[in-house]
Amino acid sequence: MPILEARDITKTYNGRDGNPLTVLDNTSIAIEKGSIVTIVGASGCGKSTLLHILGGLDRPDSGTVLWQEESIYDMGKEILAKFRNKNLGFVFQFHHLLPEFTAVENIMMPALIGNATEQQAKEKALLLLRDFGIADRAEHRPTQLSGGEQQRVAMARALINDPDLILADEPTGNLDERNTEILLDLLYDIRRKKDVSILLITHEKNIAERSDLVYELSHGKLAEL
Ligand SMILES: Nc1ncnc2c1ncn2[C@@H]1O[C@H](COP(=O)(O)OP(=O)(O)OP(=O)(O)O)[C@@H](O)[C@H]1O
Repeated sequence: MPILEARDITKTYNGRDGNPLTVLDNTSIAIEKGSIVTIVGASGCGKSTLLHILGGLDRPDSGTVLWQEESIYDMGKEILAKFRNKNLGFVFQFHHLLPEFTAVENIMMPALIGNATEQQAKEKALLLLRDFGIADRAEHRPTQLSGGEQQRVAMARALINDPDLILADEPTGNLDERNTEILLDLLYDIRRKKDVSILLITHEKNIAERSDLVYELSHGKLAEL
């Protein structure tokens, strides 16, 4: 049974020229437990839209997204927010760390929202920082961290609630080659240790090569490569 499945998803925006722009056209995808799935495709083809729909951040015009066979868009708003906090970890190209908080506080945030105590959240956040090789940066604010360090903090934040699925949109998009490798090695390590599923959007060929399944999104449809 797939951990997450999208069936017959369609999404149309109002295009810049005033005409409707269909970015997802009756397309489907299933993500199996513990698998790493990559989606590639030309800029503007709808990859982020799909990731947002899969993660319950945006709604399709038609179609369903099932989490272990339960429709996520049939959950009420609050239940959906709780579901996301508990089961999903999001990593974006621009990490969206909160600038006024330190690295460890940023990582703790989803755990505190999920009702962990301050002490539980802090212990776990510090462990993640240690695993990611940046324990000595715990008290730094985002502007005091390098791009690669910021992205590792963002990933630690995505992992603090032990999600079953990580949704990553160009997670290495603004990193150099070395930091890209570090981040990827961490992702693969996490999959190995925790059997977490990972859905990645990327332009980078070497990431796609290391995935279990690669899909290309083109003209609203996903095709396995
Ligand atoms: N809220 C919106 N309203 C109108 N058009 C939108 C909206 N969001 C996205 N679009 C358009 O839909 C298309 C798909 O956008 P999306 O961000 O999903 O593509 P993408 O494949 O992730 O692109 P990139 O690789 O450049 O990040 C683009 O043409 C974009 O301009």
